[in-house]
Amino acid sequence: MTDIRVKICGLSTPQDVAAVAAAGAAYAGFVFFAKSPRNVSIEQAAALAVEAPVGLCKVALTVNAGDAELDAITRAVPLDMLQLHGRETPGRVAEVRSRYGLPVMKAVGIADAADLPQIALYEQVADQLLIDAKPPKEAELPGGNGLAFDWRLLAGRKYWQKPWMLAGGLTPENVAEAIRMTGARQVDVSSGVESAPGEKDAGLIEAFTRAARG
Ligand SMILES: O=C(O)c1ccccc1NCC(=O)[C@H](O)[C@H](O)COP(=O)(O)O
Repeated sequence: MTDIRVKICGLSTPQDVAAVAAAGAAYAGFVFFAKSPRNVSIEQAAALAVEAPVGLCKVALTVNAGDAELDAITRAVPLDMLQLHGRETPGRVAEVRSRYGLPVMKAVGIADAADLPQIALYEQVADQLLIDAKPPKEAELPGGNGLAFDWRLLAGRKYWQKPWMLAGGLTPENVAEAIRMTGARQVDVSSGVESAPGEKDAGLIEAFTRAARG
């Protein structure tokens, strides 16, 4: 067993939280984005978060959220981290970090080598980075699309100082290869552990976590 840390994103039922905890994942993500099949209300997320065992990092994922939305979420939901998954500027990331006193993970979308400098930029202000596939132009969702990017873009790169997580199109079948190619120590998945959009599958969560951790 390796020390790879796994994030399962888009939980919406108590069974999901139990499956994530039983599988030994490190992070549980709650999506606050109305168009997502994984969207949860603040009340739902609060109820799920209190079910989470101590040590499971509870992450709220928002997209271009303003202070009012973040105030409401952070007031009601016991959280350990905020994930910013929109077009938040480095300045906004810094503002959110200082306003809420929670670690912030900024998602950076990668399609080709021209996107890589964004990582170094956001690393200056975020606590962690989520290196995800850039969504296609016509996509409804900025993440959770089950699409991978070319992992060779990250191969052998050692110059990021902050912790980072690999995401995008990972599955129980490909996660070990993705880790091998990129050197990721943390991985994130959503669609790859679902039986239908928004429906997490406990067997796939277990299989993904086992495959990632070796
Ligand atoms: O998952 C969503 O529905 C979602 C909606 C809006 C913004 C981001 C979203 N997901 C972000 C994540 O952290 C996903 O886990 C990540 O993009 C990987 O998704 P997948 O390729 O489906 O494994």
